[in-house]
Order: sequence, then C-alpha cells, then structure tokens
Amino acid sequence: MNVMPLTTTMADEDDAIVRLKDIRRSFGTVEALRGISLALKPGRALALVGESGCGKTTCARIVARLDAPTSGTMAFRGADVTQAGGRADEKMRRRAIQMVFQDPFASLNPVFSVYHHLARPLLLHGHAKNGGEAKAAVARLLADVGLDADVTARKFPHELSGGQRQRVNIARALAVGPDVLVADEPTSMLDVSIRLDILELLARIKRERNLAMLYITHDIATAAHIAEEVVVMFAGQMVEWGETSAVIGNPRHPYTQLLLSAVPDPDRPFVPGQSARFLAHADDVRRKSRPASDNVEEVTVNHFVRALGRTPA
Ligand SMILES: Nc1ncnc2c1ncn2[C@@H]1O[C@H](COP(=O)(O)OP(=O)(O)OP(=O)(O)O)[C@@H](O)[C@H]1O
Repeated sequence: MNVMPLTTTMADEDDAIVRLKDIRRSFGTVEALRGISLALKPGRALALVGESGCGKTTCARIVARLDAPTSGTMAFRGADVTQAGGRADEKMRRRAIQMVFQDPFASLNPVFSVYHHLARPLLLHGHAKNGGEAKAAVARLLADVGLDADVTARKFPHELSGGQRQRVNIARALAVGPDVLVADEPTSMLDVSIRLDILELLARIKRERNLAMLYITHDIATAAHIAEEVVVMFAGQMVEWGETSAVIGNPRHPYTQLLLSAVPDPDRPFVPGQSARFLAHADDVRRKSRPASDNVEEVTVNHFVRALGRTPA
C-alpha cells in the first residue's frame, strides 16, 4: 500500500484562495473536526459530504470566519488568517468569503423588501454609490439569479417561495463581489422539484464569476452536479477525497460506498426487508469506520482514501 501523510494532499496545491491545514475544532469533549486539510480554488467547487453530525457545518463556519479552529491553520490568498487580523483585513475577508445558509426562510429579515436586502450590501461595500446605481445593480443581480427584477425587488420575504428566497440569498451573497462562496446544504429545505435548478444556478455562477465554492451536503449524488472535488467526512475526519468522478466512480472507503448505496435508484426493484438489512449494514460500516488510521493511500492521482483503524476485538 502506498502510504502517505495528509500534508501531501490537495491542501498543498498552489492556486488555492482558501487553504485549511490540519484543522481541529473541539466543543468541550466533542471533537467536531479532527484534522481537515483542503483547498478551495477559483472556478471550482469542493463538496464536503457526510451524515448529520460529522462536522460539515463546523468546517463551513470556520471557512466563512464565523468560528475559529482549536488548532491548525487557515490561509487566504497565501496569508495566514487563522487568527482574526486588523479590522480592515477582517472586513475585506468577510466580504471575500460569503455564505449561503440552509434555511432560506430564516436568512431574510421579514420586515425588509428584497430591494433593501440587496441594495444595502451594494452601498455598504461601495459597489453602488447612490440610489440610481443601487437600483440598476439590484436589477442585474436579480436577473442573474433568474428572478424577474421588476416584480421581485419590491416584494417581502413572505411573498416569495422557498426557491425564490434562496435565489435572493444567493444574490445577496453575490452583491459584495465575493471570491469564495460557502453553500451549506443550500437545497435541503427546498421542494425536491426545484433543488436541481438551484444547484444549476450555483454551478453557473461559480463558472461565470470564477468563484471558489465550498458546497456542503449530506447527499453525495448532488456533488456530481456541481463539484469538481469531493471530500467524504466521517466523525470529524476526511475518509476519502479527490476528483468527484474518481471518488464517485471508484469509491474505496466502506463509508463512501455506503453513502453511494443509499442513493435512491428508481430502476432497483423494492425487496421486502431491505430497509432493515440496509440499516444493519450501515451500523456495521460506521462501527468499522470509526477507528480511523493515519495511513492515507493515493488510489490514483488525486484520489485518496484513509485506511480503517484496528477494530477492538
Ligand atoms: N456550538 C456547539 N457546541 C457544542 N457542540 C457543537 C457545536 N457545534 C457543533 N457541535 C457538535 O459538533 C459535531 C459536528 O457538528 P456539525 O453541525 O458541524 O455537523 P454537521 O455534519 O454539519 O451536521 P448537520 O448536517 O446535522 O448540521 C456534532 O457532534 C455537534 O453536536
């Protein structure tokens, strides 16, 4: 087996805007993150995939600078920003790294119109100098996220559907001209029928604006729609990562295989008792995956898998 340390993984590549190295985050005795190293690059999305509680949101919040790691380093454009810097630097980074949250209903202030939600950041960050410029910029932003500017700008959040609200949230994140977009389960609270539209919107703006994107999801199947790279997390650790096509096409870690086998396949016939068998199998995989080793194998170029640890007899 080709065993290599974590420091030779994708986190060492040079063109990264954000680079995390060996990030750990504990909450009391809970180790939410246990050595996360990854890089976000312009025009590319990295999907962080795993089940509830594996540490995805904690990682997203650290990248968005809403939380700080217990140890490890975060670099932004090559500069160590692990500790918050001076006010001007910190303001610049907060602008440069924007977050789209899971809940489109909670993220907009019900007392303000869509126009207010978008004009405010435009004016605050100097992307519009007066009301006229703000009006034109709001119209462009709304059109860019697929909303009718004339109709939508004057509406209030309660007058919009979930999908429209999430589009407004995306427009608001774009209003400040970010370099990095962190999207934390951006479709999980939306109607199934519109999830793909939102993913396609994110993929398009990533491409057109050359954004580096961190896409958080529990659904590995959606990673293929948007992300060039995937990191599969289990219990705060990266267990398998690399190019999306390699990880999804040739999953090597039992937990990645479990996530992929849980993706519904309409062509697979229903077999009585399969749910119970699947749940028992899932418990078995989790039990075997938890004692993880430090050994990381490079399966093929830029596709890595962590070895299982020793399961107590
Ligand atoms: N502020 C906090 N205080 C205490 N424990 C926390 C806090 N934030 C996260 N945790 C714990 O850290 C672990 C990882 O949580 P996190 O929210 O990052 O996981 P997740 O993969 O995003 O899950 P979900 O998809 O349910 O949001 C969990 O055990 C969680 O209970």
